[in-house]
Amino acid sequence: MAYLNWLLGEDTRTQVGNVIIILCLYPITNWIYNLYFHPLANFPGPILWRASRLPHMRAVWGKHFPYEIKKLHAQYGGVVRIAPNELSFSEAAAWDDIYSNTDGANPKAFKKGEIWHGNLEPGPSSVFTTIDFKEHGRIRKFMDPAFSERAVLQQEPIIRKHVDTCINKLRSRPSRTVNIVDWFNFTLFDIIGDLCFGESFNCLDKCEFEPWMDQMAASIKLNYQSINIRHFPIVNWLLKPLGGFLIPKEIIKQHMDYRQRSTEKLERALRSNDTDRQDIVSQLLKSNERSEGLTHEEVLLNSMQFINAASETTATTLTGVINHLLVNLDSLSKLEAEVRQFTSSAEMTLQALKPLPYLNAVLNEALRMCSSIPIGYMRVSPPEGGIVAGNYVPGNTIVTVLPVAVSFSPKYFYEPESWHPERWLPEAETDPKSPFYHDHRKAVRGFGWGPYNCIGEPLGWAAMRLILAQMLWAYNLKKAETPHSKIIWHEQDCFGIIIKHRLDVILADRIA
Ligand code: HEM
Repeated sequence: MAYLNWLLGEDTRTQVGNVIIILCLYPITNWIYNLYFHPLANFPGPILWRASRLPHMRAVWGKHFPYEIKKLHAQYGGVVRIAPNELSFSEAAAWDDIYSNTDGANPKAFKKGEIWHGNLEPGPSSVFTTIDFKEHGRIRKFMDPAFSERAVLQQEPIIRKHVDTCINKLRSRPSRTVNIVDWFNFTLFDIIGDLCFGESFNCLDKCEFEPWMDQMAASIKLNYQSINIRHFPIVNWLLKPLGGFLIPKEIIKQHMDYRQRSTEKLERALRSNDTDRQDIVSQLLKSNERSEGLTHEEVLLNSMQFINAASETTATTLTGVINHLLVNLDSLSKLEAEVRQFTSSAEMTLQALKPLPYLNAVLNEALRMCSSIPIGYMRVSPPEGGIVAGNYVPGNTIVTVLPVAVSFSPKYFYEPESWHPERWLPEAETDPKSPFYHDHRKAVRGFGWGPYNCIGEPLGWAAMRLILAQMLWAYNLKKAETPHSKIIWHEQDCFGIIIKHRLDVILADRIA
């Protein structure tokens, strides 16, 4: 008490005044520390961003975070301090340095961190939110076989059934102009639902989303913005009990509904005992029979999260392809010519489509230009720090490679702002006369890199090739004459993922 009196003064007025002075001094000393004495003090970046997390928070709460950071890279170079304890890289070498360490026991590994990936509530483990490397490895060990190239080939009849339904349903629509984004989402929800829960959501049959799907973007946005709060443990702790009041009721209701329906689907999958069904859920449930295998609660939680992870990302890439093809008619013709060499749509199997160079090239170019997770994939540096793109990064720093900065860098790509699928053709790599010969193709890591990379990459490729090829086989695509005939990509809101605008397309039946 005597110490407090000495510090704050004797009478109440002086004490209040001194408390106010201390409260003002705290952030000021903190800013001075961050600017001049913090281990990251020597990294470049705007002064306000280096001093305090508030500008970063403002950018996250705004709608165009990755583009703001991209501008900072243009101004400050390949590494920018975008918050007191956070660095963004636009150097391709950083992919390997940050993400490729496959041995989590290695003290030098950069890992997922509590703030971006930690489990909010105690409970079953999810492949996304498990920051413990060993636990992540256990889950991946049981999941990997269900997502392998081989498994995807066995899943082909299920994938194919929904793609066929999409093509036929589109044909029966009264109007030739459709919002292609909805149709990609219908198809992907049905495919992933069927693979992960043993039954489809029937979006294609009903031509509509389930109510919880309508809330999905809102709930992803909320989660993304609330990550801001986790940087301030006291505020986070104070706000936690209010979570139930702060989260919109509709989102909670739809999430509970989704969970309930998912549990019922999973119980039906368990009861059906159809262990021969070649889908993801059967494989995951079977792992329960093995020591340390996935519990039913873990299968449920992960399957629910797969739906988000798989549908949004894949639909974004496909939307990006169509958006560019409609204004690059030469590119569209080349793709049509490649796909239409087949004599029937039945011939277009996953195996037959896999080697098509131009089909792969347009998808790779969309992964470059239309990143589905443009904010990057956050990691935390090991306690004793590590080297990233030639820079020593002190311990416990949040780091990422910013996909939109690397993918659009003239340092790595010829005419980076332009649509050139040709840069991905095999001859571009071997012909020194090609303008794309010097392109640094490994600068794009659309499916992530290293031990936390995308488990669904083979499925993503399979679904994208099949949907795109079958669509171009069945229809001639034309730009619509509506206000939504083109998406200006960077004008779309970004809350971790891209909140896609609608894209109207005319699908004219093709006379084969
Ligand atoms: C074009 C389609 C897709 C793209 C661009 C994509 C992109 C990515 C990226 C960049 C990551 C890594 C994030 C990080 O490092 O923090 C990731 C992780 C993941 N993706 Fe995908 N994804 C796609 C499709 C799919 C599909 C079809 C599935 C199937 C369920 C899926 C499931 C997952 C899962 C489970 C993870 C977390 C893996 C882990 O942490 O071990 N994704 N995805």
